[in-house]
Amino acid sequence: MKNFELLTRYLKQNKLLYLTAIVLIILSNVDQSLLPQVLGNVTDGLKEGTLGREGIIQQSLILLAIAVSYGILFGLGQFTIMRLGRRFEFLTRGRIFAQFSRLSEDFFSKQGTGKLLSYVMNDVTSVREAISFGVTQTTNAVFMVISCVAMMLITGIPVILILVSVCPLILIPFLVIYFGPRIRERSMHVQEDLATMTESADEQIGGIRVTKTFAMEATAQKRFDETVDGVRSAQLRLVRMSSLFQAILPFLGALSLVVSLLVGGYMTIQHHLTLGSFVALTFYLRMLTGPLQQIGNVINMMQRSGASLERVNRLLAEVPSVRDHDAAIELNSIGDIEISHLSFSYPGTSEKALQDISFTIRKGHTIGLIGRTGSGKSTLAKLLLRVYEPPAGSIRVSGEDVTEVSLETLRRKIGYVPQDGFMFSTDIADNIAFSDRSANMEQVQRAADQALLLESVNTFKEGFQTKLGERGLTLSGGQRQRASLARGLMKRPELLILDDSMSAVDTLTESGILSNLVKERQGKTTLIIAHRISSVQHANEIIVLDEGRIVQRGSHEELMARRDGLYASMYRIQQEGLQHA
Ligand SMILES: Nc1ncnc2c1ncn2[C@@H]1O[C@H](COP(=O)(O)OP(=O)(O)OP(=O)(O)O)[C@@H](O)[C@H]1O
Repeated sequence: MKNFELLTRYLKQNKLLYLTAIVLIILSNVDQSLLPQVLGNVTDGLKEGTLGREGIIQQSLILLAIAVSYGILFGLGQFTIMRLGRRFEFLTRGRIFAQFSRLSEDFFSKQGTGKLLSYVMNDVTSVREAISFGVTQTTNAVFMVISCVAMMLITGIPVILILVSVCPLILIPFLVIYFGPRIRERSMHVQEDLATMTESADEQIGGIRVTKTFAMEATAQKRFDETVDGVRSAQLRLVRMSSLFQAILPFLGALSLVVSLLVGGYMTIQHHLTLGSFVALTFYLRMLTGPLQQIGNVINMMQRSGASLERVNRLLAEVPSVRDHDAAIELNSIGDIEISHLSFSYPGTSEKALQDISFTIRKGHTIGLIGRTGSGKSTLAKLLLRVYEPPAGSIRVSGEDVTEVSLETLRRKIGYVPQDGFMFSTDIADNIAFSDRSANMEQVQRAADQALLLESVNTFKEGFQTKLGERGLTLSGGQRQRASLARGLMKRPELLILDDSMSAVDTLTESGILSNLVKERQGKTTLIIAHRISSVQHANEIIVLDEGRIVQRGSHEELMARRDGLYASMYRIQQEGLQHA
């Protein structure tokens, strides 16, 4: 029952509205079931000659009143239920997004964008359909059947005739038991294949520039076609099964009509049934085939949405691997940061990304972190930010174990500038002022100036109001890095972490940014992660990482003095590179 929690809670919260809507639909069914009765009376009246001109007009008006009241009752009921369905969709999408915001990076690294989007799009829509169309159609179908059978009994149609006519319909539950789980399983396959296709499209579109420059369009097309083909065959398997199911249902309806014609027709000839009652019976049976098909549709829909509901519930029940403890400490300020014997492996891997790291970042100091690619530099930054949870006690900020500190107070005090500065599709000013919604243009300009972005922005026609992304301008790699750096500086954080955030700017621009940085970060803690020695040589202390371990530490001069050390050899290689450039 836990799987239905999301739904049952919503249904309980809105039970009054649902009840009202269901009552309206039931009344509309009762109303409509009067129709064959009126037609039966008219048939008998016409046959016996008791129905005059006035009688015909009266009966026509009764039919009209039935039609109008049915429209009003059913329309209102359906509208209420659809509205509730849309509200559920809106609330659930909000909950899913809030859950995405809560979940940690390891969750996202396991799931592609396509899968995540399909929670918000396909799954929520599928559940919404079940609680809107599903509820209306189930109520409609069930009560139409009940009202029709009751009316048949009231109008004096013999019980035996009703029983034999309705007999073929009794097969329906058995059909449902057979087809239900099969449709469900195939439907889950379709959902999964759709998610894979969306992911593939997302990846191929994202990488279209790489594909084109490598002239690999055919390979990209083949990869995408394979996922489309997967969806097509999964959908065909589903369609085959559900079509067979939906074909048998109306057949049973028609069979019941054949039986009624044989038995009812005979009874009418034998005068055990009036012609009017026979006409009414055939109308009632026709009226029953619609609801029966609806039952089929609802079952299909329920199978689909059952799978979706399960996925959404599983997502909402997912516990973030990094979260605040019950008595999380509010961090007032970032003092010294002590890292002691820190070793770390990414979840699901056995290799150590960091091994026995110990050093202290003194408040107000600038620390350089340098090392070859894959040496663990970004991992260290992510652990400081608790993007991944470090082992308890291995990182202390102002004396507090970082794992005991509230995530919000920790992250609010840190400015993290990653290598690939992601830009939102708003304007440049909005991107720079991301952490401070009340910032004025002067502050934005100042941050842009410090990141040496101002000149580039001034060349854009709309300056800081230039829209970025999808329908806007695309910044160059270096401009994006500088915009991202301006965003970090704008925050004026107590700890600024630059994670290889100047790799795409030339050395001349880099040196300009660094001298601005030295002025701006006076007395504030800064951690500069880089490959280039030029980025870290001014730091108070430089830590050299290799294969997850600290291999050297000291000031630039101290490290240069060790000519056989990794630092000095990196320096020589970089100098040679510059001379050849
Ligand atoms: N999410 C992850 N899951 C598993 N392993 C990871 C993950 N992120 C990084 N690693 C591994 O951890 C090690 C250290 O990676 P890290 O990104 O910290 O290196 P880096 O020094 O910052 O490299 P670069 O200079 O190329 O950015 C690498 O072996 C990398 O493959």
